[in-house]
Amino acid sequence: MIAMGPWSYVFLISAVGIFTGFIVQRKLNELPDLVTNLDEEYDYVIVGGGTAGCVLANRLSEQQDVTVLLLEAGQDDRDHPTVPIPFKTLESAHTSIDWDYRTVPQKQALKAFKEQKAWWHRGKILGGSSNINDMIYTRGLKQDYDSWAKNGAEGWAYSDVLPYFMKSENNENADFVKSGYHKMGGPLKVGRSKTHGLTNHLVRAGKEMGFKVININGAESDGIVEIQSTIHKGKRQSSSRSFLYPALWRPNLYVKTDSLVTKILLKNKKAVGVTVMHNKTISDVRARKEVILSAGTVGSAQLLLLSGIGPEKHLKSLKIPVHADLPVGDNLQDSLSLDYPVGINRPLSITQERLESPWEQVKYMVFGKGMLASPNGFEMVTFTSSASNQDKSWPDVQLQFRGTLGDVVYGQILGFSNQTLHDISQRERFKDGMSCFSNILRPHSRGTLRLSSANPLQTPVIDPKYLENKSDVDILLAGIKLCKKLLGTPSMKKLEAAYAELPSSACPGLEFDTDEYWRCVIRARAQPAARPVGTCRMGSVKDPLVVTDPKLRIKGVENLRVVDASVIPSLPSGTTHIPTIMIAEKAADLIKQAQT
Ligand SMILES: Cc1cc2nc3c(=O)[nH]c(=O)nc-3n(C[C@H](O)[C@H](O)[C@H](O)COP(=O)(O)OP(=O)(O)OC[C@H]3O[C@@H](n4cnc5c(N)ncnc54)[C@H](O)[C@@H]3O)c2cc1C
Repeated sequence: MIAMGPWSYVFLISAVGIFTGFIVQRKLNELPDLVTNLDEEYDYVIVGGGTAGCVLANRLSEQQDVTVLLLEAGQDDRDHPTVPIPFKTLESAHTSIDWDYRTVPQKQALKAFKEQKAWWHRGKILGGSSNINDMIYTRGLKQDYDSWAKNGAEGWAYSDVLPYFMKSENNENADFVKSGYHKMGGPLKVGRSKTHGLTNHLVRAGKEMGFKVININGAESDGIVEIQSTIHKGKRQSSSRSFLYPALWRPNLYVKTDSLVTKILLKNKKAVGVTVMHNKTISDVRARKEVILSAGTVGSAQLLLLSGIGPEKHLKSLKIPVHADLPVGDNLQDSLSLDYPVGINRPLSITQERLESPWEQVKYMVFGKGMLASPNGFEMVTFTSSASNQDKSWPDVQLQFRGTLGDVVYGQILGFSNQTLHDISQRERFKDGMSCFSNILRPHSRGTLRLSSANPLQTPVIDPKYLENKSDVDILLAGIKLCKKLLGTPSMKKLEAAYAELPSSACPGLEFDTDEYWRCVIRARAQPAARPVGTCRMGSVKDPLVVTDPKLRIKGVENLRVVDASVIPSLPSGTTHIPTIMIAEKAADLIKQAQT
């Protein structure tokens, strides 16, 4: 018999892993083809095959007696090489699967960015932004939803929405399930991610600062959180993978990609279909029951405006006939985040060299584990309150720890100016490190989205008005102070943790590390946290600031709903993927009820 050395085992295991991956990929490829031609009419036409669109496509096509068409502007995601690999999130940046938006120059923020513009990364692919996001599973807090209901979104209080969070979830952690806040058996697999050595040290450091370890998706709201993520066996659980693929066999569900919807067809204040552009060919498709917009915070608002639903004055200025005068595009809100880079002197973080090592590659390919399975490096977050926060059970500050030091390439992707890229290059002194991101949980600043022209191929004018409300600066500053405090804990001192840059060139003449200095850095370097919501705000029909009623129907227009992150009236405390899935789950029931 031939004796096998350790490398032979590694080789054998890798071969089995690669073979299994190949079989799984083949199985995915065996899913039915998507449609190439459109019929004239369907019962429901869903615009946008992203996070919400895939949930809706699944839930509505559960009814065998209706036909459902899902139209997506981007490509099919099933053979994309990097999208399923969690740590490769940023490889989608500025590619064909990224809408690659830019904001207009910001007056009070982004001073260290080229032209003071922010890059908005949004998914243009089946699965939408769920295929390019960081996969952190947070739902938002009880107070968020109770405040939605109090402000006119009747039926959206926490007790109303909790069953929908649980409906979609398949949580692999039995302890969470026992808590009564989580469930097994839903389409969306939710796991725990601990892939790099820093997480344990960070949890210890948090405890030394007096924080408790909590489940932010349960009863508690102030503490440190070892994150849950939408990753299973090392694969991103996008909305397409979780909700759409299992439904693709249904004969009443039709999915068409590379299809940009350019207009909603309206007749006597009633939506009757949409105009679609595919390979430069334009056609109309009719909806017998409803048109549902799930094109996201940018896409849904843009499409309503193009179709004559929006602020009358703006539409008239572009010579677009007005069908409904509504505040579409107002109430835009997004969170900002400031990166506080920390160098350490222990080999614990995610580095390019380690990612490329044969050990990490084999670990990922065979077991679906290791650094490549990390939710873009984010494995621990903290929720807490700034000094001025009145309700300490409703935190306003979030720290997000990323187990890698963002480098110059990362800075280039974000769009920093050359001078700031030079500042970032100082981090190269440290081989290991991390970022402590200070985030605003509920921003006070409000912006707008408007059309730049009546041409659907032109990108809209996005103006988030970042930091125009000074309270947002105070919240970010409170977070930075907590990051600094963390460096002083015994656990971090053991790692020789230190701030990884020199004073910022964007704030010359200010004494380093004073509040004044950090306020300047915040206005220069804080970056979008990728949580834009609110352009088609939901609420009471009597409220002039509202676009959709609590059943997500456009005010004053029949057979037209919006179901995606754009209807969110105020940003929930945390990331927005899971709230968007919840919205789509609840919307599917509302739509089904309307037919009975
Ligand atoms: C980089 C990044 C990181 C993030 N990280 C997290 C995270 O870790 N956790 C979390 O909870 N949330 C995160 N988010 C936020 C979360 O992913 C989004 O809030 C959520 O996916 C939004 O869902 P949606 O359905 O509103 O829009 P999307 O998922 O963006 O879907 C909109 C879809 O509509 C399509 N579309 C647009 N216009 C048209 C048109 N005219 N015709 C046809 N199709 C159209 C788009 O191509 C897209 O597929 C992140 C987002 C980004 C961008």
